[in-house]
Amino acid sequence: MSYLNFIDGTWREGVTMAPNISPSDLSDVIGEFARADAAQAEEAIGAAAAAQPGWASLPPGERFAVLDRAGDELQARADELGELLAREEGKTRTEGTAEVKRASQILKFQAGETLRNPGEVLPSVRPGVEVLVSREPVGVVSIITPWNFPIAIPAWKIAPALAYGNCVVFKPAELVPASAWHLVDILHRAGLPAGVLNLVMGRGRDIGDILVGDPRVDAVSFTGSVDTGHRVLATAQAHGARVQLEMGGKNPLVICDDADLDAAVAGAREGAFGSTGQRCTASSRLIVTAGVHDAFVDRLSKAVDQITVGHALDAETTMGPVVDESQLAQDLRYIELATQQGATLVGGDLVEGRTKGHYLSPALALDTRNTDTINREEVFGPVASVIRVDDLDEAIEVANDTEFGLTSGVYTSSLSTSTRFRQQSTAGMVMVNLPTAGVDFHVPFGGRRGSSYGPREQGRGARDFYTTTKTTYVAS
Ligand SMILES: NC(=O)C1=CN([C@@H]2O[C@H](COP(=O)(O)OP(=O)(O)OC[C@H]3O[C@@H](n4cnc5c(N)ncnc54)[C@H](OP(=O)(O)O)[C@@H]3O)[C@@H](O)[C@H]2O)C=CC1
Ligand SMILES: O=C(O)CCC(=O)C(=O)O
Repeated sequence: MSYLNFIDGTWREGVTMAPNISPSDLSDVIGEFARADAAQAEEAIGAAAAAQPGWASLPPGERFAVLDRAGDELQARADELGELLAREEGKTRTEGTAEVKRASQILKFQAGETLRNPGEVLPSVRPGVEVLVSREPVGVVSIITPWNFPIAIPAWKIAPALAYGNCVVFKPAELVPASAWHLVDILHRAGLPAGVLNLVMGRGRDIGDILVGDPRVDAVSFTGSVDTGHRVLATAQAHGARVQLEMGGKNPLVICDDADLDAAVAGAREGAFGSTGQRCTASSRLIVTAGVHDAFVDRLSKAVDQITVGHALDAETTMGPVVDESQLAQDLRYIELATQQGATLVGGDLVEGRTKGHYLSPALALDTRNTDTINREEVFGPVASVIRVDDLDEAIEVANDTEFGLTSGVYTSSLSTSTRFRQQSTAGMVMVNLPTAGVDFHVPFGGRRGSSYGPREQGRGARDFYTTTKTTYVAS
């Protein structure tokens, strides 16, 4: 089947078509997807710019209804779309279905935000004057998303953009167009006017600069790699567009001597290897205090050994394949580098599946130092390292010693330890007795230093990015 781009309310052939292939089975072609060129990207921006004033001036209840209806359909089709998502991205069916449900919740939460966009009325310093502070849409937003959360990340950017009256040009990652296509189809059928949401599937290297650099684009929200993020920032800022970037993490999970080891092992396993480790929130640095180090490593190694790597749709699979060949090569390169720099490797082997896919067993790099490359750079695969530290002081120092700062976590049974960690961690999100990955949809999401740029995503905080403040003075 062929899946087309969606511009100004109509489905459009791309300039070329590209196959979407399952990482679980390289002979499984999910469909042929349109690829836009620069002219089509420009047309989409023009359509969004033309539609924006009308969309913004609709009563908020109408924007509510579209998002709410779309949320209902996602929920009703969670099993079907979850399977499709798992098939194209490689996460397990359970993870895929959960992600679709999360996207539904995001749409419904942001639907409510259309009706919860408060302003302020203040007295002026001048007699007889009243001041009103209100929020208005930013305008046209380009939304560029990665492959690792094919429906949740698009939902958490598109939903608040639309809720606050912006119009959107949406470019999903080349590897996962099917989930994106269905999200747009659902929103369209839920009642969006033409031009409000435009889908331009196509390669980032072909159309990215247009989507970011066109002067009609008022804001860009991007999630992906550090290098592309920096390029997006420079291009957008050159014409004064507002920018929001989410770029990655090297997230520390501290296991203290007084931790509940069962919980810590389960949390580390899920945090490091859930979604095949392909999460910017993955628990990729396991920092373990000396008293519990050996027992933790022993138990985690056994737990990791229980992970069944296989086809994303097989019932027995607990970890799906790596997303594509180049990500697999990147994972293997980091595993090799860790070994060269002195780590002891558990797992990290290529695995034969029942079908030909990108299968890698989960890898634990033991006996690493925080200065090793594996602990400095994001791998973005099923690879975690263990760092032994003497005590909590050293654990916090090592945890904070990173160019990233997205999430962090601590396992401890002590209230004072968890309080101290929470206060001294320099990450944007802190987890106590939980893995570093797995976030709620109604609270701010984002990090510090190299992980993020611009206002937070998700929850009510999304308003800061998707609206601009107007101050009105009224003399009576
Ligand atoms: N923080 C996170 O959540 C993620 C981090 N990553 C990191 O990035 C690495 C590489 O993954 P990759 O998918 O190549 O990441 P990219 O940063 O290249 O891709 C992210 C998005 O940006 C688009 N893009 C690519 N080039 C440009 C450009 N010049 N201008 C605007 N947009 C562009 C991509 O499109 P297209 O797909 O068409 O190239 C995709 O939609 C991973 O190994 C991982 O380390 C990856 C995904 C998510
Ligand atoms: O951990 C999560 O729930 C979200 C992760 C995420 O947004 C990402 O990896 O890009």
